[in-house]
Amino acid sequence: MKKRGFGQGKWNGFGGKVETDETIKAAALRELEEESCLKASDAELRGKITFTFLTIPEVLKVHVFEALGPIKGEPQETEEMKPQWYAESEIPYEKMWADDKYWLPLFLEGTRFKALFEFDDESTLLRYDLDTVPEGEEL
Ligand SMILES: CNc1ncnc2c1ncn2[C@@H]1O[C@H](COP(=O)(O)OP(=O)(O)OP(=O)(O)O)[C@@H](O)[C@H]1O
Repeated sequence: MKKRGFGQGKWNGFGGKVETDETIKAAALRELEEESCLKASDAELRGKITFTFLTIPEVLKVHVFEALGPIKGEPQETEEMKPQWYAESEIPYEKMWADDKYWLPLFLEGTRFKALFEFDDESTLLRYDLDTVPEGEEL
């Protein structure tokens, strides 16, 4: 549960912005640790998503990674996030970003994907494009 800022109140993945002189993967591992206190050994890129909003001039480019083990630590609540486990059959899509129900099931079944989601404001999804990407093909 994101406690502050963009997407506040929604159940969300751990993540955030890449810093100068940092790879995207290093940023994902750093944000995971900062927001959950979990330290993953590595991470594998599984999807790329572009988000646009009519109300925001910037385009958001999001890389979705799977955390690889061994994973050290226990999930802890932090200033930014309140972690919570859900059974796959009980994921609360209605309390998440409107795009998540389209791509998270693919992620969970191990399918790689590329997507574009166009939002009006933060609550209205206008249209989307979603393609699966075969193993071995560049994302
Ligand atoms: C629009 N539809 C969306 N659907 C699903 N997930 C979305 C999302 N939009 C943003 N996200 C995710 O939300 C996290 C915080 O993103 P974002 O606001 O950039 O970062 P955050 O405020 O934490 O940044 P810093 O920690 O300050 O770097 C990050 O995991 C990002 O993947």
